[in-house]
Parts: sequence; structure tokens; C-alpha cells
Amino acid sequence: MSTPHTSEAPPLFLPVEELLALAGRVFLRLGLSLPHAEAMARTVVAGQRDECHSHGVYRILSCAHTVRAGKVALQAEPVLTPASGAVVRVDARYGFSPLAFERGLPALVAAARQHGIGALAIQHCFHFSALWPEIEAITAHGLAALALTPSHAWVAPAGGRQPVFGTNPIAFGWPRPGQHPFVFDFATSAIARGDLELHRRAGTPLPPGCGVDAQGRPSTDPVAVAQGAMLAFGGHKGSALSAMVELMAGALIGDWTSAESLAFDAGDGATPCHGELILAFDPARLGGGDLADQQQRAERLFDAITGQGARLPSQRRFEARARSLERGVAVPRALHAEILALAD
Ligand SMILES: NC(=O)c1ccc[n+]([C@@H]2O[C@H](COP(=O)([O-])OP(=O)(O)OC[C@H]3O[C@@H](n4cnc5c(N)ncnc54)[C@H](O)[C@@H]3O)[C@@H](O)[C@H]2O)c1
Ligand SMILES: O=C(O)C[C@H](O)C(=O)O
Repeated sequence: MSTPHTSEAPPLFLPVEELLALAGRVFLRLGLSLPHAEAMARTVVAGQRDECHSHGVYRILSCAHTVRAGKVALQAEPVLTPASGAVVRVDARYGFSPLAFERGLPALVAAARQHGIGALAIQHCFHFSALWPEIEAITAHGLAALALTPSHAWVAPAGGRQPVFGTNPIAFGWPRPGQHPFVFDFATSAIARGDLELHRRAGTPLPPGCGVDAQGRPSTDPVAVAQGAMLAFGGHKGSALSAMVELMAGALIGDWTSAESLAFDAGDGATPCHGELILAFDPARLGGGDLADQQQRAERLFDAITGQGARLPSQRRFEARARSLERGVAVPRALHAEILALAD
């Protein structure tokens, strides 16, 4: 669900490098250290490049708001605890998450290669990003990957009307030699919060089934749903998956649940602050040694999907990436102006 939510004039088309430079300039101007600014710029520009508008350069605005709220540590160097067994820990020390992930990735890959499975627990990070950039960074090493993170308690459990869960994304990746990996990445809420915010900015209604108002009545008004509760996708199934994310990427790794993150926010309206759990799996270690056979089985599965006209997840994103690399990254003019204003 990532439409630009705008009917304005045709967008600007900017080369990736130019957009990276602009995003990096804004993050530096906001006071982030150079490594943070560069990691953040890579993350939001990747989202825009792949036309994931809810997690593209629009996020620069919410990161600026988060910085102004004063709780995020702008210069914090993440602290890596080397693997104990298969477990790698990175303490983001209340900085933004992209740099913490980058710092932990080599140790995660090494742990997965050594043990077959590696777990990266990131703690105390301000998290605003899509998870697929992390998943793709892992599949690039020939590993399968699974990532989970809470957010703020905006989502009611199935059968209830009070927010308990975050929008709690789950992302998975499977490496495919010589081509784009199989990747899915979705909120366990019916709509991501970022998409709700884009509807709110554009004054457009939400699709039905995304939320209820403060009285618990179904609503398509993004303002009313923000005051009431968002809903999980797929009823009790999405609700249970969302609870799993709270447990695995919250309680299990000794970090905050979405409710605790929202309590810490205390009305600031900043990006959520909590942990993230990222698992990497080495097919060479788990599959008994016949990698070619594993790959063929996987490819037969993908063929059975695409062979009947269905599409693989992330296909639209990879097509968008190719378009953006060829003709430039599309950025709505009004959004570009807002970002430029932050750079000066
Ligand atoms: N950091 C956070 O706390 C947080 C919280 C929630 C969501 N997010 C991010 O928001 C982003 C968007 O989430 P979303 O729930 O809106 O995702 P979405 O609904 O846009 O897409 C969900 C997944 O389904 C796939 N897909 C979509 N249509 C398909 C089709 N017709 N056939 C096959 N596959 C299809 C997509 O490739 C994607 O992998 C994600 O990248 C997620 O990580 C982040
Ligand atoms: O918006 C957020 O802060 C959480 C997440 O990125 C989402 O879009 O649901």
C-alpha cells in the first residue's frame, strides 16, 4: 500500500546521488553525525527509489520532528557486543536504527555462516524505516533472513478496540543467485502508519477496514482512526502475528513493547523507540550441503507462483528501482520543497 497520495503536478526526477546528497545534508543539518546521516540517507533514498512512499524521503520530515522532540541521540556510536554463540547484540544507545544495523551486519553474517543461524538483537533504537533494505543486505550474502520490530501502540487486537500493538512489520528474504531475492515486508496492521499519515496529509480517506474511531466505530477518516485505533490485517491472524512481534522483538530481546515505546514518547509524536530482531539463515549449513538442489526446489516454487500469472512480492518494487535508476527518482514537488527548506 504505497501510493504517492497526491494529484499534484508531475514530480521531479532526481538522480539517486543527488537525492542522497540532499538527504545527507538535511540529516547533518539536523545534527546527526556523518555516519548516521549517511546511513539514514541511504535508507530513505532506497525507499523513494523503490517507490515505497510511506518509507521514502517523506520520512525525513518525521525524523526532523523526532530530532526536535529531543530524545534521539544524534551522534551515538552503536556498541557491538561480539557474537556469543549465534547471538550478536548492538546497542544503538538511543540513536536512529540504520547505523546500528550496518554496524551489526558483518557479525550477523559471520554468526550465520558459523552456526547455520545467526540472531542480531538491536536495542534502544529510534526506528522509522522499512525492513526490506536490511533483508536485502542479508540476502546479498546468500543467506535467508527474517526481521521483526515493534512500533508505537496504535493497533487494537482482533476483538478489541483499544490500541495495544504497533504496526509491527515482518519481513522475509530468500536469496536467488543471479536475480533479485524473494522478499516480502509488511505491517501486521491493515495499513502502515506511514500510509495513514500520507492519507492524513493528502486529506484522502483510508481504505475500509483499517481502523475505528475513538468510539470504536469503523472509520475511513485518518484523523479519527489516529484518535481511535488501527486494526490488524486478517483479523485474528494478523493480530496473533503482531503479538508475536511484540514478544520476539520486544520482551525476548529485553527491549520495549509498542506500548512501552509510546509511553516513552509521552506525546512527542516522535518515531518509535524500541528494539529489532533480525535472523539470518545459511542454506549451506541448514540444507545438508546440496545448495543446487535447494535452489532448484525454491525456483520450482517461484515458477509455480508466477507460472499462473500471480506475482512475487517486491516485484513491483524491483521494477520501480529499475525505472528510478534509468530516469531518476520521482519526488513530489511539494515534498521536495519541504525537504529543501530543512537543508538550508
Ligand atoms: N519500522 C516500522 O515500525 C514499520 C512498521 C510498519 C510498516 N513498516 C514498513 O512499511 C512498509 C509497507 O508495509 P505495508 O504493510 O504497507 O506493505 P504493502 O501492503 O505495501 O506490501 C506488503 C508486501 O506484499 C507484497 N505485495 C503487495 N501486493 C502484492 C501482490 N499483488 N502480489 C504479491 N505480493 C504483493 C509487497 O511486495 C510487500 O512485500 C514495509 O516496508 C514495512 O517494513 C515499518
Ligand atoms: O510510522 C511509524 O513510525 C511506524 C512505521 O514505520 C509505520 O509506517 O507503521
